[in-house]
Amino acid sequence: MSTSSSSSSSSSSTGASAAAGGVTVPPASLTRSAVRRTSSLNSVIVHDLRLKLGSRDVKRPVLNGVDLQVRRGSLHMLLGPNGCGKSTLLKVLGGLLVPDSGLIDADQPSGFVFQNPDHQVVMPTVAADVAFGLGRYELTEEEVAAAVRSSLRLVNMEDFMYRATHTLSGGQRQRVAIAGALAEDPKLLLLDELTTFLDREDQFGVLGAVKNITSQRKDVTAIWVTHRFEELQFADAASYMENGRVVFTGTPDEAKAYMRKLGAPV
Ligand SMILES: Nc1ncnc2c1ncn2[C@@H]1O[C@H](COP(=O)(O)OP(=O)(O)OP(=O)(O)O)[C@@H](O)[C@H]1O
Repeated sequence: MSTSSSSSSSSSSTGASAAAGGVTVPPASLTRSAVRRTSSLNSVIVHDLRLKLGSRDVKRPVLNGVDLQVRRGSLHMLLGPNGCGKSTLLKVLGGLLVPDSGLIDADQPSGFVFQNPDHQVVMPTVAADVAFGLGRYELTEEEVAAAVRSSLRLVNMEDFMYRATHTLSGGQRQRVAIAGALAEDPKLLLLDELTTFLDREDQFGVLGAVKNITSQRKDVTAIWVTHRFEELQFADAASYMENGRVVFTGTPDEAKAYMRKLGAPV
């Protein structure tokens, strides 16, 4: 099962079109061709993005003028200390939160996968789970079967198609969750700390799957939030956030050098 958004995310303080605080659910008649692309080589362009969160009376700035560019077809990692705004930025990119101001131009639709696969892998078998989100589109059985198979192939889980989901390891469940998102043909994959609870083998299995997706599908971009520095070796580029801003973007090696200067054990 996946969480997806097909809303346009070109937003400003007056022009945001996504629903605040919830998933944008496309109408039943939507075809999966509702693709929107930014005009450049970049899948994501964000400028001076600002968002305050909290209660009506007490709000505090969480995104503080974010600037970010992500190359289409890349695996882009987002790092930074706890509470710096990484998850919030992903939610804005996916249309789950509406910014107060700023510009976003991002390929759509987008698909989310979260830290805990138990919240997303809910069907009894792998195939049923990957097919779950497709129920809202007008697709034939053959089209659903083809989408399920090709999505599972991209995450190296085709052989598990008929397995009961409760028999899978944590990493296999994460790969099923990613396949569920992929089946809906997103152009932007938003992946929030998928490997936090995984052992090293599962961690690298999931990373390898995401790398495989962006290598095979140059129209799909993945933004991967992580605290685990060793994952940078899989990235095409990385950004570091602090206090609601992106303070560094560069190659994985440049990112490591930047974080070493901050005293991180990279
Ligand atoms: N709905 C909300 N209302 C109020 N504050 C919020 C809300 N959501 C997030 N915050 C606050 O915004 C800040 C950024 O949160 P966010 O989850 O984006 O950080 P993060 O960088 O992903 O952190 P972590 O690495 O710990 O997951 C935190 O201080 C958090 O408490």
